[in-house]
Amino acid sequence: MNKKIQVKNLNFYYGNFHALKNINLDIEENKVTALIGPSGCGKSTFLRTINRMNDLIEGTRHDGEVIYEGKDIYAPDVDVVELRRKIGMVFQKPNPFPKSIYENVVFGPKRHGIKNKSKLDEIVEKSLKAAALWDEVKDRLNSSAWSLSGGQQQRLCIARALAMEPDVLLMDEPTSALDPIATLRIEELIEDLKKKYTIIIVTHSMQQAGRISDNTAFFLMGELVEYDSTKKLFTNPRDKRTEDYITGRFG
Ligand SMILES: Nc1ncnc2c1ncn2[C@@H]1O[C@H](COP(=O)(O)OP(=O)(O)OP(=O)(O)O)[C@@H](O)[C@H]1O
Repeated sequence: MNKKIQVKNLNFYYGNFHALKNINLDIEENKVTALIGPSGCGKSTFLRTINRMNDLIEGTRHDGEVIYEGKDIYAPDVDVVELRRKIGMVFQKPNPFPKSIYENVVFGPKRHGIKNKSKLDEIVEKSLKAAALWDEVKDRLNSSAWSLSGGQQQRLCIARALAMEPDVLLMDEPTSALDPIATLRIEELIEDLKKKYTIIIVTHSMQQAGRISDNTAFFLMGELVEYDSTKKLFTNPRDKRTEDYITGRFG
């Protein structure tokens, strides 16, 4: 296994609430890792520890390590802005800025100091192509992002993340607000993106985890109950609680 990220003895607290309990897990490079489990089990919290998005929530703390590029991402000298550039994030609800399609994609690169128009044009084309949206929007790049459908907006948000040339993509239920056709397009896109990126996705849908992921982690009440190849976890789980969950006995 080519390890992209190693999580070691990770605990996470919201105030006194112990939300993640001694998590140990390695994320495989160029694979899709799905995080599943019933509501409130800590999937999103775990996802957010991987690019320190939880830092933005007051009263939280962690112990343990998240090793990325040979180093704990919580080490004091880590540049969090650069970390979040490399470990990008796509959220549950498509959240484009109230700007044009073009400006949405170049927002991050511009903030990182890229000003050259032809370079920005190139980033827009490349990112929209990679997000499988280019053909649909190439003639209206200056239209408002809000004029796009929900599924297109979500692909735009993926393009916006790709424009930063990330290494890892964190996706928090990226299709939960979309219809089945838009969902399918995003799933096909994820399949394609893993050639270049390492993807970690929170999903409520076990069918989706089964379709698109290589590895699956099952969380329950802040614990990582089982982590294995998706195939193994869904066909021959080791833990009774995993079996109960995937067979629909709870959650
Ligand atoms: N900002 C917060 N402050 C305090 N507690 C929080 C906060 N965010 C999450 N929690 C608590 O941490 C636990 C895990 O929440 P989290 O959102 O990570 O679960 P989840 O598995 O992603 O749930 P869902 O599937 O419903 O999105 C829950 O008990 C939740 O109430």
